[in-house]
Amino acid sequence: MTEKSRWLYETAQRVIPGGVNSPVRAFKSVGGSPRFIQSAFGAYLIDADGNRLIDYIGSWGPMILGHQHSHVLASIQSALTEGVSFGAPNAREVELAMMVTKLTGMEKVRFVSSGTEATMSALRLARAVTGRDYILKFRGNYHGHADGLLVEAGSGLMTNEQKLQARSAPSSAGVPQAYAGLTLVADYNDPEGLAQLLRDRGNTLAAIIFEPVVGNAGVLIPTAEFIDVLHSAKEQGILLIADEVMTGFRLSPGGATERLGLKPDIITWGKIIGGGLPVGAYGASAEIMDFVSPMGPVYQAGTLSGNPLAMAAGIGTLQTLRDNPEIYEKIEDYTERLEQGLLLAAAQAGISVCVNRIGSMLTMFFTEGPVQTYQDAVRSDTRLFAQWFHEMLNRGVYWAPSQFESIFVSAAHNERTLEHTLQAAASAFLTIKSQSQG
Ligand SMILES: Cc1ncc(COP(=O)(O)O)c(C=O)c1O
Ligand SMILES: N[C@H](C=O)CCC(=O)O
Repeated sequence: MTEKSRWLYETAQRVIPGGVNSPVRAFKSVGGSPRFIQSAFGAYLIDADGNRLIDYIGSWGPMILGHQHSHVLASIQSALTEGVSFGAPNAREVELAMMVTKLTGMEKVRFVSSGTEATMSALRLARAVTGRDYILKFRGNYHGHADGLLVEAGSGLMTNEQKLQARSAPSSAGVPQAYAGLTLVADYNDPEGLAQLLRDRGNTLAAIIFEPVVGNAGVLIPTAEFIDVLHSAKEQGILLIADEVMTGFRLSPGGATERLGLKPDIITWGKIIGGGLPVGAYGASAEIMDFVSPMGPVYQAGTLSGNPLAMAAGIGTLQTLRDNPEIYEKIEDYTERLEQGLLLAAAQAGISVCVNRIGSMLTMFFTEGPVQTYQDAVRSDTRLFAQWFHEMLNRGVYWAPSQFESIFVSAAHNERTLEHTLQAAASAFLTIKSQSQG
């Protein structure tokens, strides 16, 4: 039964563009009608019609502990009794900043209210520090919706029906070509292409911004050679911005930077750092961060930046991860078993898939592997993925509603959810196989 969700969707479309407040929620790339979620607990979502779904989105990453984790709730509740917003400094900002700097090695951090604000501000900072205007990003990487980053972008932009056709053009209408022209684009995991671009244009670049592990073209894992060329850019005075909005505090306590031994100059965060409330942040050495106002000339502000409830949710989440380090092992083990089970079930049904997994992030591409680049990812059979997605949803499993997204496992997933998921997957593979033969 999905009547209430359908009714809500119809009503929503009258008053909200497309009925949603962020495009990937609308199921456009898989078809059908999105579920409206009434509540969530642990590893489950309950939709408006009362259907219980195993949640592999985790609010697109933040819910690493599962929904309504007791310590996170207690932390928010304690902040709530003291007032919801002050527009003045509060102790929780200091506490979270101390935790983030300790975990990540960055000396200073500035809190904002979203991942988009974090990457936008990090780029402004990099341009100010270097005195250069151009930046480089990678095809299919997504860094939020600031104008200069909506160029060959991943996530919802990869399945956007109204996508502009011209290459190197903005991925969204409304972005001035002149501004988008300051964003150069290279292919992720193409070390030769990157090296050539650095030879040609390196001395004009303020920064290279990158997803250290891509989640927004589906999961793509960087090769050692690609990382080496990225690091070599520092010799040309280019600042490396690791966009850890998705990977931060997920792939290890110190994020992908720690896990992969990266040496970024600036890191951006979002998602987990806010424990499900709106928080983003960027951090770097004191020397770089002191360019930011009021210390330095780079203006960046926010009415709700460092909001006490949001800080409390972030503190509660990071404290829980710090005090229970075994969580990382547990969610990785679960995701590895999920990977093995999916590969087996697909093989048994005679369907070609390639599973990319690192830690608790995973994408199953409906194509033969390996999938290392954007071009590999877009070979996927998105029609087959859409069928499989709906078969899973009908069996109570809420997978990410796009081929080009990661799923996220939380500490609340358990043996029961794994068994249910793998049974659903096996049966969904067999169903779509028989549909394709019929
Ligand atoms: C890697 C990455 N950077 C930036 C963003 C933007 O974050 P937000 O949606 O909080 O603006 C996202 C997700 O949306 C992301 O996955
Ligand atoms: N892939 C996006 C961010 O990680 C999904 C979240 C969104 O844009 O709504």
